[in-house]
Amino acid sequence: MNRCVLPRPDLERPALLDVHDVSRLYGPEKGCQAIDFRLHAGEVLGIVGESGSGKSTLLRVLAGLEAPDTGRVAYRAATDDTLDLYAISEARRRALLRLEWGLVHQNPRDGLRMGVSAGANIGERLMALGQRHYGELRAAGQDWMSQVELDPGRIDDAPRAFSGGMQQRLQIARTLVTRPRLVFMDEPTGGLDVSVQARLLDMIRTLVRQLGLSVVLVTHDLAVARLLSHRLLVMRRSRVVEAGLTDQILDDPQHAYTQLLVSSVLTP
Ligand SMILES: Nc1ncnc2c1ncn2[C@@H]1O[C@H](COP(=O)(O)OP(=O)(O)OP(=O)(O)O)[C@@H](O)[C@H]1O
Repeated sequence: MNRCVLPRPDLERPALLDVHDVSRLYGPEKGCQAIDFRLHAGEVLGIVGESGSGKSTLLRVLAGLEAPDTGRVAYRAATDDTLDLYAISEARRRALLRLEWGLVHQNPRDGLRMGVSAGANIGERLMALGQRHYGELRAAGQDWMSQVELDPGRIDDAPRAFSGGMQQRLQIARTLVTRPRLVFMDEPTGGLDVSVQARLLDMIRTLVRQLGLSVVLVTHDLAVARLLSHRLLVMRRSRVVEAGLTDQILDDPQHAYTQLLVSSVLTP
């Protein structure tokens, strides 16, 4: 498997996310519990584990979309203030999602507005930041379409005229156009053909490097995690069973469950 070749994260500055003893359970071992970690600026953290292990639940809690039952998520905002995510108002959390964060869904339909053009999908996020100049919005739309390898000549097409892989690239353009400080990605290459996946992964890796993004990435695919993540959390039945540097975990897994996950990928 290829290795992550992203620049090292900035460990000198205080963490961007500080997650302390977070739990959100729907039933015994359903959801996530006792989660502790820090995410630093420029770091890509992969959350891996089998289906139902609690990855998406944890991501929703981190992205301010679902309050934990217990625990604390602290976010260091662009102003350098540390915000307790669930002590601030819902309006302020929503504003963070709009202004400082990005969210890439597995299904592009959940992240795009299917009824408006590709250009409007990209421009809309900039308009939410106060940009109003039509020509500039359109230029940004074209520029971002090129960056994600979509034909800028198709700026007026609706997303439904694009293939699944193209829709996913458009969703990424819509997410990144505002230059978010922190991006949450839930299985960004899931549900796509292997060759489409490979190109998309390459593109995401390039953008993460160029923009110095901080990312929390949920994936059940260890090859995706290997390519994109500096560090991994391995989840099983709502708990983190192993955490550490990606190469260390994948080359020398300590927990029996991680060993099983890794060997199931390596075995032909
Ligand atoms: N809103 C909900 N209400 C009740 N149970 C839920 C809810 N959301 C998730 N669960 C349950 O919590 C557990 C963890 O689900 P979650 O979606 O977080 O896992 P996951 O690791 O992301 O799985 P997958 O890879 O299949 O998406 C599952 O048993 C799921 O059925």
